[in-house]
Amino acid sequence: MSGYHQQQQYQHQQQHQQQQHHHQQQHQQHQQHIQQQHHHIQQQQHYPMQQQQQQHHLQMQQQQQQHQQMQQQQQQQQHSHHSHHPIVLTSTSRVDVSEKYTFSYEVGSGTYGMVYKADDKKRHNMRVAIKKFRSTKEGEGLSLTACREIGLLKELSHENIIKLQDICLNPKDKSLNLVFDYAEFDLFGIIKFHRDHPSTPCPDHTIKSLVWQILNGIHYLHSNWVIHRDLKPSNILVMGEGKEYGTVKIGDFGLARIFQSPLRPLHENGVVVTIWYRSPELLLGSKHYTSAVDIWAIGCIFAELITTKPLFPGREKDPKIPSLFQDDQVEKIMRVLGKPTLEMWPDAKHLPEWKKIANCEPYTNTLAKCLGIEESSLAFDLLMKMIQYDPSKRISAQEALDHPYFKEAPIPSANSFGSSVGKILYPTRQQQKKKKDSDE
Ligand SMILES: Nc1ncnc2c1ncn2[C@@H]1O[C@H](COP(=O)(O)OP(=O)(O)OP(=O)(O)O)[C@@H](O)[C@H]1O
Repeated sequence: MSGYHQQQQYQHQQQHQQQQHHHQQQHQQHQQHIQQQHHHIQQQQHYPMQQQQQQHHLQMQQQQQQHQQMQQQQQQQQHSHHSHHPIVLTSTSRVDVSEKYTFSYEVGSGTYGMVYKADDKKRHNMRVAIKKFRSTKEGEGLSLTACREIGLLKELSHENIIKLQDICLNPKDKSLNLVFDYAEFDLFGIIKFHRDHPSTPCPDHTIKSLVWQILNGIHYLHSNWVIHRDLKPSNILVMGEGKEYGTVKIGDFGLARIFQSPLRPLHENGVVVTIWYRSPELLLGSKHYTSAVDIWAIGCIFAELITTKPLFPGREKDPKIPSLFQDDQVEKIMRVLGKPTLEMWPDAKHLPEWKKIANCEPYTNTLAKCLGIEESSLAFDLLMKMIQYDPSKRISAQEALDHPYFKEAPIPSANSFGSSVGKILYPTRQQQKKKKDSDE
């Protein structure tokens, strides 16, 4: 790449960072507001807290106890009138979604429901993605906490987070509809494209820009007390033609916590939930989610971008017997990273399933061979820090953003796809759908 291009990219990056800094300042107050609200909800649910947050927690404890009492009183009041007074969300509209949006076609389906492409009738037919959650059985509505949290997700705003535009409770079919900005691509499709076209590897600049932006979005979520919990390639969206072309938007944040606990069966309604990005502490039975689980998943995605193949493609146990301990998944991890020891991960001895791996054969570390990159490279160094066994030693999103990998050329930029010269044309969702339909 020419020095001119590097300089241009660097300037772009600097501008991007300055804008971000400004953006961060602007949002400081807003973030504090969200943090406080999340703090209250997390308190109620015994949410795990990080060490540095504990001090702040103590200071706020008194204030929160009062607030909790108030909330409990409010909840008791609401519960006692539950059958007569439905919960009213201020940020929610109770209209038939098809009155506000013109549905186009089904983009895909996930654990919780279907995603449709649609046009917003009011906003000049702007393209949106509507996530429709299966209507719940009579009397099995969303909990008050879930409703509050969905409302809070609407307040989160960052350039690398998909914007939740609208929440519609459809009285007709009793469905919950979340309306998001529409993103033309996702990492599942991008990685698949490169796997299917081995002669066109994913450019280094694209990999670096994608990983940098994922970390940037996750850093924002983590600093707002949100842990994603379900990061995987199909949840990493990338914007198509327009102002934000090539920009990463993290999708599905916060929803895993609202709709699914890790202890619930992995399969429901025949939908497969992938375990490939699940961290070792969760696989070994940790009951608590920390921000480190997201970093593990980003490490797995980073490796998959480099090789186009999943790093730890474990086979799930019989889905009819739900289990946190997935032996094949754990074995896949150990075959690449070696067997964990208590020296490298002292707290592992407290994990419920630790004993199950005690008698396993002593696998050795084969990561460099799996990735096919130099062990001395900065990419290798960063990746290794993201997939540390011990979650307390795993790099944080903030630290990862400061890693020298992002400071050496090619410098990451907001448009992950780079300049139009030699631009790879990834298939759009419509093209992918047509191909899928014709293959079937
Ligand atoms: N805002 C969006 N714009 C365009 N496509 C989207 C958007 N959000 C999700 N999608 C796409 O819709 C499809 C289904 O997404 P969804 O999140 O429901 O399921 P998933 O990520 O495949 O699985 P899971 O529900 O288990 O996370 C995926 O291909 C995803 O990339």
